Amino acid sequence: MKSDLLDSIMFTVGLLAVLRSKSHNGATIGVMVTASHNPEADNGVKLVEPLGEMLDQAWEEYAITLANCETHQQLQAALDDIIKKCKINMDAPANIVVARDTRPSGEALVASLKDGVKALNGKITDYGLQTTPQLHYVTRCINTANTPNAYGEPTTDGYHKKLADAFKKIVSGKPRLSPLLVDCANGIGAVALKELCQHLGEDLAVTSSNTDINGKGVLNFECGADYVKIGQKAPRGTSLSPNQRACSLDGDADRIMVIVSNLAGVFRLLDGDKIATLAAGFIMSKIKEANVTHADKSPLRVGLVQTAYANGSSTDYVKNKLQVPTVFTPTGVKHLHHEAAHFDVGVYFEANGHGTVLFSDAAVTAFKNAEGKNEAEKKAIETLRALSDLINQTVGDALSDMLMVEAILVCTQQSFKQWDSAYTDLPSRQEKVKVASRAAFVPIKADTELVEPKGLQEKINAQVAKFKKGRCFVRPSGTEDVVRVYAEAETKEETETLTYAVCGIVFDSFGGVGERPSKFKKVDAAGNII
Ligand SMILES: CC(=O)N[C@H]1[C@@H](OP(=O)(O)O)O[C@H](CO)[C@@H](O)[C@@H]1O
Ligand SMILES: [Mg+2]
Repeated sequence: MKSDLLDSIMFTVGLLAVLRSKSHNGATIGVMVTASHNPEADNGVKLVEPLGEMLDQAWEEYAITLANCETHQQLQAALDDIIKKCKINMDAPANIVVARDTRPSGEALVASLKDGVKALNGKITDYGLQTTPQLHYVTRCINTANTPNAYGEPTTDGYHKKLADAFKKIVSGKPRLSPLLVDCANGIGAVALKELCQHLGEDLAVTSSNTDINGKGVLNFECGADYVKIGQKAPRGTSLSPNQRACSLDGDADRIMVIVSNLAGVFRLLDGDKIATLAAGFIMSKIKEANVTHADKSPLRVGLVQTAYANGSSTDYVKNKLQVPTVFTPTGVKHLHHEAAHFDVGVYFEANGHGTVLFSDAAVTAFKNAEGKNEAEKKAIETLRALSDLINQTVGDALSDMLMVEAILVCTQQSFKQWDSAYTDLPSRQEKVKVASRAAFVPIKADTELVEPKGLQEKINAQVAKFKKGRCFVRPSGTEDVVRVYAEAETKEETETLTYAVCGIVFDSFGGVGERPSKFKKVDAAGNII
């Protein structure tokens, strides 16, 4: 929300982070102050568990309760309640690390957070400006230091070095690609990219755009991964020459969109679905080449996790061509991450470019123990080992994903065009509708249908039935006060008609508020678009 409303909330998040750390016997908890791809005037906060995962969902409820307390007495009572419910030992130590993105409101909000942490005698270390995935990385490094699973050196430098070293191993000896252009959304990604490039040296040629982290109102403005994906437009200030490869990061550099222009300079987008299929296909081929299995000779299980926003064509491709098991979860990476962890190699990406590849401990052990009978097997094993270092295991990471894509393209000497031609996206559109109460919209079946409000799902189904390859669903956003409408159909025009008919139905009959956007269609009681 607007950053000037967040002071007291940050204070309560400080209190909660202390309780969470104590509940883990003093393990370090991460706090990231960011509003990601949202406008510069907004801000927000993300909490990170000791191994770098997102906050346990039960604790989201506690965060909400604390944020909504209206008096000191209520706050004290709510804290006592959490302490009792979770049997927290208040004598345990509490350690917090905090970082922020480049929003001007960040510094003051970190100060509020520190006040909250200190109010409960917690210890807090400020990492200053970081990307969200860097903070996740650092949190995991701190908590695994001096253990057999040590994740790395808990510094920004350690992060860049780990990624760059792994990348260099994978691409060594292979011809390089032309320079990659990176749209940094005028955010923290610009800082991180610059540092990363120093470590990569000549191994990756990069040019960048939208790197102004001090300009007023420019963060995510007409640039960055979300703008590019939703608007299906090239970012401002980023001129794409023919055959140019580019990518867009979001405001906290945990999402990536890959862009390519064809010979006529026409813009093509390769989203999270395309990245996921590229990664799954490549890793499967390397596992085969390496001939690596579990110690009992059972195969490593590769799986893909998608959400309802995955393009229907990508799902068909995964099922029919790649033949990888696919699981669907509700929207939000916390759901995808959890499911991906059930595989030996769990590839998860939201269509919007947020995702990663998780390697199970058993898979990492198998890579470590594999010896390889010939040069080809040995090389494939080395690549798999390096991939598990290159790919951030804690959370979706735009820079790590960027290097993964580049490494795969270098290894396979594949052009963007070849990658893109694996399958053709169905036209899709995403819109939002402001409603009086988004809580009135209750999704089921991994967000693909609604059980509430009564009657809406039938009306959506009636519209979808009119279009070949039509698909549409409505769900309440978990991060904004809106409901989202997503549709696909065989042509762009049909997709737009379906999207705006459903937007019109939601707005007119299910609680739309504010000005009615003129693009929303009017639909009569019999379901005819007027
Ligand atoms: C359709 C869409 O892109 N939704 C995004 C958005 O969630 P909503 O619950 O749709 O507001 O923000 C989440 C956090 O960044 C991200 O995980 C998710 O994919
Ligand atoms: Mg983000």
